Amino acid sequence: MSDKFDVTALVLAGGEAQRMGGVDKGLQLYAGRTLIEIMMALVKPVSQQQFISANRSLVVYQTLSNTVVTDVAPWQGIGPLGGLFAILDRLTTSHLLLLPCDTPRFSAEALKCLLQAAEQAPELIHFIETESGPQPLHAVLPVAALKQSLPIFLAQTEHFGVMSFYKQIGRQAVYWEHDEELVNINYLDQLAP
Ligand SMILES: Nc1nc2c(ncn2[C@@H]2O[C@H](COP(=O)(O)OP(=O)(O)OP(=O)(O)O)[C@@H](O)[C@H]2O)c(=O)[nH]1
Repeated sequence: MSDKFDVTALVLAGGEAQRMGGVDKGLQLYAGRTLIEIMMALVKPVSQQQFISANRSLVVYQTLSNTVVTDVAPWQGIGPLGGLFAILDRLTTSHLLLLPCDTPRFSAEALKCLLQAAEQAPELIHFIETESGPQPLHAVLPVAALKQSLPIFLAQTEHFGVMSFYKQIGRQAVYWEHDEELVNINYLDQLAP
């Protein structure tokens, strides 16, 4: 097996954003840029390819990524694991960097720390943890194990929790002390600067 460490980034923007009244969350403005633009700018310097997981406004998302992937049957509407499943066949790098579209304060320093930990133990899933707890959508996953395990996990479970899936592969938390960087934007009034 090759010991090359290279990364595809996937930014998740495929949810319903019910707490925002159903708007397309990734396209909401935060300090002058859309949430998806902020996250794409963050991942670009550290990844070979950048994918967006989205289920609407596809033409708009395509202006930011050559690869916009929609959730596919039968795993539509199950949450983030649906977005992960939809890209499995497209992955050619050793690792996948997974991020949500709704943490615009997540820093390049935190990302670097996460990627360094992943490179040191590439067989494990690494995810950010802060004093608020684990952040499973800020993660780096080994692609070979992901491709092998995710279809089996989805077929066998009735609960589509991301951390439950990570337990199948083996996971390691990467502690990040700046809890405020992980604030999720879930309500329209959080978008105000
Ligand atoms: N591809 C995909 N992404 C999802 C799905 N559900 C949530 N996400 C993404 O996962 C991240 C966390 O989503 P949540 O905040 O839990 O859900 P949300 O739909 O954005 O918002 P609420 O409906 O208010 O819970 C966001 O980046 C979402 O875009 C899904 O079914 N498919």
